[in-house]
Amino acid sequence: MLTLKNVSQTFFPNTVNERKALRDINLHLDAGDFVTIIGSNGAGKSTVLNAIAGKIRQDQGSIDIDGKEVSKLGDDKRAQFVGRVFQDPMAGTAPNLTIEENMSLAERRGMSRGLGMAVNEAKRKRYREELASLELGLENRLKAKVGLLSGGQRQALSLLMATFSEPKILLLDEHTAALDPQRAELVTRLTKEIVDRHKLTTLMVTHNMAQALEVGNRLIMMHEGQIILDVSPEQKSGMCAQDLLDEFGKIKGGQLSDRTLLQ
Ligand SMILES: Nc1ncnc2c1ncn2[C@@H]1O[C@H](COP(=O)(O)OP(=O)(O)OP(=O)(O)O)[C@@H](O)[C@H]1O
Repeated sequence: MLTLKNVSQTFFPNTVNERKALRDINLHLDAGDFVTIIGSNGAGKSTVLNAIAGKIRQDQGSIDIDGKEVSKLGDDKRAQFVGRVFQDPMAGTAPNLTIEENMSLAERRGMSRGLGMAVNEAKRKRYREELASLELGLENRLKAKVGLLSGGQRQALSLLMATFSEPKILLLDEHTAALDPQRAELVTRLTKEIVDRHKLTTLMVTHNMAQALEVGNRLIMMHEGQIILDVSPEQKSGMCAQDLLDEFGKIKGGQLSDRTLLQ
């Protein structure tokens, strides 16, 4: 479903600020794979997601989604088949529009302009059903402005909006990191349910090793622009956070504290 071949990206090449963000990344996800990505700050995690979403054009290499090379498509075109949720609950929704207007826009993402926000009864019924699955009571607040929702509610809505047109690839970029523990747990649970229900092929970046082990069927670890560890479903099920730190230590040598990997 997703294949990255020899993908490299250098920001500000040949200057004092040169950053080799991705170094020859090779990654393949089968349909339905749910892969979590962990790694230190600046490892290249968000840059991988940006390259897949078309936010940046990688310098080298190819990206195939569902058998189609997408490197030449901009992010607006890729939005038809790539859903994304960001860390910032404000990023995925428009605060001054109502819940139903936001959902209508999300439904039409990547399509030509037109009656973007028009909502009829049939749509409303569908939105209510979708919102009811979140169990947050939002199905009764279709006409409420999204700016009035809590961070957790907005992030749950962003997740729903990113997934209800069943994207080929779902990208989650630390989407629970800005929430308090209780809301983060709720959004993590909803993520598992939604991904499972729609059988979405998913990449999720997280700094939380427990979460990276708890969700998804595969885990990759990045460091300095490379994938240094790819944990198979069989290995992942028996692993704990300390095992991940030990693996990192073995690959990179020396002792490593939890903080180093997490920060
Ligand atoms: N648009 C950009 N312009 C210049 N440099 C960038 C840009 N985006 C990322 N970088 C640099 O590329 C490297 C990888 O950054 P990236 O954001 O992908 O890391 P990350 O693993 O997501 O880190 P974090 O966990 O801190 O969010 C870093 O050195 C970063 O400063």
